[in-house]
Amino acid sequence: MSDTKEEPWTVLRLLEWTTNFFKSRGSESPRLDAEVLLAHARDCARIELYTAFSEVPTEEQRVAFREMIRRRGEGTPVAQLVGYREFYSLRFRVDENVLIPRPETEHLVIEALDVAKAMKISDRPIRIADVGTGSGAIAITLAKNIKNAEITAIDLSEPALKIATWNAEQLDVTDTVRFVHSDLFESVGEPSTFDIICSNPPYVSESEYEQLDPTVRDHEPREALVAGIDGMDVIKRLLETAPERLEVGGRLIIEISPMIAELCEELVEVTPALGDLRFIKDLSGQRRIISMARV
Ligand SMILES: C[S@@+](CC[C@H](N)C(=O)[O-])C[C@H]1O[C@@H](n2cnc3c(N)ncnc32)[C@H](O)[C@@H]1O
Repeated sequence: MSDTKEEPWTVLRLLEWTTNFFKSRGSESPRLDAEVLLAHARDCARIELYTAFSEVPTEEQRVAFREMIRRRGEGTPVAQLVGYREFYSLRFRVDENVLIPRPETEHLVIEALDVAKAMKISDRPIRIADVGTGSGAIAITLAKNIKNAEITAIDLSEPALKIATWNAEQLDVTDTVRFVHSDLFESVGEPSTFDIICSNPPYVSESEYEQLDPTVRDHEPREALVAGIDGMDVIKRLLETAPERLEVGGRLIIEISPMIAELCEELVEVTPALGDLRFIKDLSGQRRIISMARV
């Protein structure tokens, strides 16, 4: 990206050059990556780039942009470079201590919102647990969208809980969400039972982990992704422990990998306290969420 007298480095030219560079580095979304990073360097909304194609960013903006291009080229995720990711139209701070919230997880949020709406609890708050809260994406989004919720957000990782707490403060839900450092429900005293338990647990197998894109494997926390030889370690424990923490008629909603959908179905079938299993598919038609009732 060197200067020539004839052709200035306009917004459009920077975007085109960077898109080609990211394409050559194997990015799945080279143009989007380039736009998000350039908007961040110019401190503007991405949409504003479209009316600024002929503008020439300042030297300071170009230096910042160049540094981000270098790091993205080495595999750092865009969300970590800009420090946030949008999830359900809310902005969540992220760093290397938390999983970057994924669009698939919005299906879990939609199911939890539907379930909460159908519960019609009016004499007390709806009690919800988010097990493995990471950045707080699920817990905070539910807090923003349910009027009378009381949410317990749990994680084993203290650095993740720090980020989640920061996000809850920024998004103004500290009255609704409390954070607990715990291995699943082990250190969660009160409330003893919940109406809804949600979780996007680690569900990648050891062998799948080795095959993951380095952008994920080398930059997001291993403990947020991997769950033993078959990816089932945390889900198995969750299916064992969650029923006793659920109100009868309450629901357990878990994000899964399509690869383990059958294993999950078999486990739920042999768990007498759980029934009415529903699968929710993602946009590519894959079984992505399991939702079941405490019977
Ligand atoms: C896949 S990430 C999900 C993060 C966030 N809920 C989201 O959807 O973006 C899984 C999270 O579970 C946490 N975790 C893993 N094992 C756990 C356990 N036994 N108890 C509590 N949290 C756990 C990890 O630290 C990580 O933050």
